[in-house]
Order: sequence, then structure tokens, then C-alpha cells
Amino acid sequence: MAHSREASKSGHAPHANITKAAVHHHLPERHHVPAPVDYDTSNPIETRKYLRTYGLIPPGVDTFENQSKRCMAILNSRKTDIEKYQYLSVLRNTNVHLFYRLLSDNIKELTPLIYTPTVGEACQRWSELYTQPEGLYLSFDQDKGNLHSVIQNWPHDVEITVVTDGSRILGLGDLGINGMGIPVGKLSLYTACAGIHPMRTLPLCVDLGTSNEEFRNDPLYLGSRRPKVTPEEEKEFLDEMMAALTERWPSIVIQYEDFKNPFPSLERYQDTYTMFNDDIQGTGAVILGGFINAVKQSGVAPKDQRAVFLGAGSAGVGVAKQLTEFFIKEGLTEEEAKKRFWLVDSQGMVTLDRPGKLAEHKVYFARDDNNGEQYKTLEEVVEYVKPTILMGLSTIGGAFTPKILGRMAELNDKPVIFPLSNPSSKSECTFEEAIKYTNGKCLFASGSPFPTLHWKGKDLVPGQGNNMYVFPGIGLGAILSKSVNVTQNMIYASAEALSTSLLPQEVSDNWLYPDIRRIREVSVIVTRGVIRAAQKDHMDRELALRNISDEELDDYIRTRMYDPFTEHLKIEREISELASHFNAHISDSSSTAATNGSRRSTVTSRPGTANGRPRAPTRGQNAHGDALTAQNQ
Ligand SMILES: NC(=O)c1ccc[n+]([C@@H]2O[C@H](COP(=O)([O-])OP(=O)(O)OC[C@H]3O[C@@H](n4cnc5c(N)ncnc54)[C@H](O)[C@@H]3O)[C@@H](O)[C@H]2O)c1
Ligand SMILES: O=C(O)C[C@H](O)C(=O)O
Ligand SMILES: [Mg+2]
Repeated sequence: MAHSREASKSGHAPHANITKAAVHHHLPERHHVPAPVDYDTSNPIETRKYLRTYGLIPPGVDTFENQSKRCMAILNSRKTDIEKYQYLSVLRNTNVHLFYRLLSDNIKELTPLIYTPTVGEACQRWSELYTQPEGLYLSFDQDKGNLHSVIQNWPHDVEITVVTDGSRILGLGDLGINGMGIPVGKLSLYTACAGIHPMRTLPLCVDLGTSNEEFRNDPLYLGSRRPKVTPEEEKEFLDEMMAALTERWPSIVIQYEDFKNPFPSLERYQDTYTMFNDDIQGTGAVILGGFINAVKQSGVAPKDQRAVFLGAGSAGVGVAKQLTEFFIKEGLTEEEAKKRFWLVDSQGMVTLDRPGKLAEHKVYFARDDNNGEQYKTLEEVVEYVKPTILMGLSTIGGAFTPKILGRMAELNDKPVIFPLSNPSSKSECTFEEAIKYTNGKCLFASGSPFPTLHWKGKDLVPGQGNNMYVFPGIGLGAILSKSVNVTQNMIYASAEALSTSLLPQEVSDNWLYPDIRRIREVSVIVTRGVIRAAQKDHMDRELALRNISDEELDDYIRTRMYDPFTEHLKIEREISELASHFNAHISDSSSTAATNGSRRSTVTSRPGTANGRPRAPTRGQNAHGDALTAQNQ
């Protein structure tokens, strides 16, 4: 991540010319209650005095490095992953900038602890482990008809929200309000990967009841105990929610996440609000991004690709649609492109003539060329199709058996094996299994992370095909371009941009995705692609970005990104501005006092102004300005 190493070394920037005595004795009483972050042990003494936390923190001033060492040592002393998750949650809630400094310096190591796979267990046990508020809950039973006023309770301005009803959390089923861990985790990545300011993010969980009977009967469960509302009731509730969110924050970007049936809301809102569905669209984009690179490596032309998908839900269909669009761009007709796919669900291969009603979202890819044959198992389908690609979005851990993997290796020089279900326990196979049973031939990406594998004298690094590579850039692109909607072209552009983000070394090492440690730079590239597509679609309202070069746009994106390593400079600037303002007062007052005994009353400053210009209010500033006036008089 790009951050000021100079600042990080010392823990704070070189100070403005301000004497300790001036700060200590002349700063006014501040009336705000210090926020948890104000107790940061890297805060210089002057900052502590300004924030009124002086004396409430041990006297030594920490460097960022020391803080990081201490946190990592504490983290490593926690035995289980869920204990580590809990420690990191507390850190995020008590010192958000330190949390993000730690995360950005250790993104590869910490992401699995705040996101998949650990977030899966955190959600399963959310009510059992609950300690602190971390988002907004809207309840069907208690709040319907009143969402507008509940939303007013959120204390900050919001640029982006991730909303779930908890009904399909990863591959773990309906977890009701326990699903809140997912918006919390996704938004942490928005901040870490795309630099959305943590205070501008809103984790949102709607309580529409749950089909999870075990939870409904669990005394510790913190959601309503009603069964899931009907689709019609859900629609009315979401209509009200979308209107209320947008009324309070007109430019809010809304990401739908982990809904059991997300198709109706995407269709209903995508042309009306700035929203997208991460499981359908984000997943489609991230897999397309890796797939573009896999096609280059496999050497198999799009017209010869044969893709078998285990899982025909929101993610399966989302990915298949995105790949279809790619095949069309590569010269196939739509009919030819969609014929490259064979989807398999819990009842077997998806065909038009199989018994029972086919869910609407499966009809597009349903096969009509099966001659009345129905293929029940994945093994049968693989034998029938002879695929080049095997995708797993089924929630069935281990479904890619050694036999199936071995067969893929017999059929192909470089089979594409993407077990994408989350968390790790639901992955259709592990990296080790994929390598072992294809004899090291496969092009691999999984939804959850797997460790590097030592194989025949080489270190093999698995790709991670997780939507975390694109949703941060999609969201940031929509925010910065002030896009009216999130269009299909913007989603597609995120995939193309991702596919170009690999370094030459990563390409020559046959990686499909860039190193996760470069995620912030990758997000800049994805964001740029999304903004350019928004402009082409005339969705953008930030027109000034249209006429700048890509280089300038990248710089603009970087400067708009929250940087936890420089955040403290804001408050230090506030202090030094105040000090120079105060010193100017003194010299002004004393020189005028010499000539005119009583000019003092005319030099009192208006609260919230600097150099006579209005200034955006920042934390404590009004109280500060008022008090300064009072003290000077
Ligand atoms: N890697 C990523 O970025 C990413 C993104 C989104 C979703 N996912 C994962 O993909 C999985 C599916 O998500 P979804 O939103 O599509 O869920 P979903 O509930 O909409 O779909 C699940 C699909 O799997 C099928 N299925 C269930 N049991 C099966 C079986 N025994 N054999 C064959 N098919 C079976 C279902 O019929 C359904 O078609 C989840 O584990 C989720 O975590 C991963
Ligand atoms: O949450 C993730 O890790 C990816 C994806 O959105 C999922 O639902 O599995
Ligand atoms: Mg999801």
C-alpha cells in the first residue's frame, strides 16, 4: 500500500512550530468526548493535550512499528482463528487507524482472519459472541414503515453500504441476523483495499426472519424469531429501505450481499439506484478477470472451451453470464457462446426437459441438446461433456473428487479448475488435491485462500478467485464518478482491468490473479476502468474526470483514498492551524492594544473559520472555536 514511510517511521509527522507550553496552557476546554481512536499510543504529546487524553495513555509515544509489533504478538498469542478475529474486531472498534495500518502491512496474513474463511465461523456464532455494535440492523417486525427514522440514528455520513438479509451466508446457509459479519468484513476490505474512509461505510443487516430453526430456538439468537417473510413482503421492505437510504444519503452506493435469491432485487433496483449485487456481478467479474488470463495460458480458443459448472445459483449463473459476454466479445454469436456452458445443480444437469419447474435464472443456460438424457452426477456430466473448465459454486466441499480431477487431467493439457465455494470447508477441492490429482497440470483458483504448496521442487502459489479483487474498485469507481447506476459495462470493465493488473513477473509465473499484497494498486486500476466505463455510459456526474488522462485519473484516485498512515496528520494540522491562529491573535491583540486599548473584541474568530474562509467542520472544531473566543475575551 502506498503510504508515507516517513510518517510511519516516527509515528507522526514533523511538527509545526508550536510550543508545548502554548498547547498545554492556552488551548481551550474541549467539550467533545474523546473517541476511542484518540487514545492511540502513537499520538504525540501535543495531540493528547489537544484531545484531552493526556495522562490517560502511558507517557511513552509509540512508533507505528512498535504498535504493529505489539498487536501482532498479541494476535499470535491467541490460539484459535476465531479468537484472533475477536481481537481484530476489538482493535477496529477501539483504534480504527491502527487496525487499518496493521491490515495494510499484513494484508495477506490478516485477510483470512477478518474475511473468508474465519468470518464464516464468526457469523455462525455472531449472537453467541456478540460484544459490540458494528452496523445498523433494520427489522421487518419492528421497523417496517419507519425505516427512514431508524436510519437517522446512524451517526455518520455514508458513501457506501453493504446489505445482507443473512439468508445465504457463504456456503453456510441461512444465518439470519448473524450474517452481519459479512457486511462488516466486506466493508473492512473496502477500506483496506480501496481506501474508502472507515467512517463513510455502513454495514447493514435486514432482519426479515430466518428459515434457520436452530437459531429461532436458540435463546442467545439476537434476531427476530419469525420465519422468513414472503417474497412480496421482502420486496416492500427493500423498496422502503432503498428509498430511505437514498433520501438520507443521495449518492450512496448500495452493495447487495449474500441474499438467497438476489435476482429480483437486482432487476428491480439496478436502473433506479446506484447499486450492484456482489455475488452475481462481482463474482462474475472476478472470475472473468482470472479466466481471461487462464485462456491465454491454456491455449484453448473460446470456441473450443467447454465449461461445466457445479452450482447454478446466483454465483454460478453470474459467472456463466460474464464469461458468455467475454466469448461474444471474442467473436462467438450469443447462441454459440451460451452453448459453451453446462450447469449442474442439486438435481443434476440443468436441461429444459428435466422434470419439475426450472427456476427462472437457470432457463437461459438450460440445455436443449441432451436427447432426453438426464445426467445426475457430476461424474456423469464430466464424462458426457468432456470439459476444459470445471467451476465450483455449489457449497459442496470435496465435490471435485480425485477421480473427477484425474479425468480432467486426462482430457486436457491445462484443465481450468476453479473450486470457488466459501468458506474453505465448502471448497469443492483443496489446492493440494487439485495439484496432486491433475499431476500439477491445472490452472487453479479458489474462493477461499489456500497455502503455497511445495510440489516437485517448486513452490506453487494458488490463485484466489474471490470478489474481493473487484468489489472495492467497483464501489470506489461508482463513488468517485458519482455514477447514477452501476451498469453492466462498469462490471465488465472491472474484470478487464483486473486481468491487466498483473506484473510481468506474475504473468511469467503463470499467475491468474495479482499478488494480494498489491491490492491497493490493483484497486486503483480497477477503479479507473470502472470510472471510464461509467463515462462511456454517461452515468457519471463528476464531469471533471472526463477530460483528464489515465495517469491523472490514477493520481486522483490515490489522493482520494483513505490512508491510515497519514490520518493523524489531519489532527496535527488542526492543532498547528489553531496555534498559528492563536499566535496571530496574541500579536495582533498586543500590537493593537498598544495603540488602541480595546480592539480585542473585534478580533475574536468565528467558530469554524480559518483566514476568514469557512472551513468544513471537523471533530471538536465548533466546540474548539467557541471556547477560543470565550477564552480570549
Ligand atoms: N469466490 C467467490 O468470490 C464467491 C462469490 C460468490 C459466491 N461464492 C460461493 O459460491 C457458493 C454458492 O453461492 P450462490 O450465491 O450461488 O448460492 P446459491 O444458493 O444461489 O446456489 C447454490 C447452487 O448450488 C447447487 N447445489 C447445492 N447442492 C448441490 C449438490 N449437492 N450438487 C450440485 N449442486 C448443488 C444449488 O442447486 C444451487 O444451484 C457459496 O459457497 C458462496 O460462498 C463464492
Ligand atoms: O464472501 C466471500 O468471500 C465471497 C462471496 O461474496 C461469497 O458469498 O462467498
Ligand atoms: Mg457473497
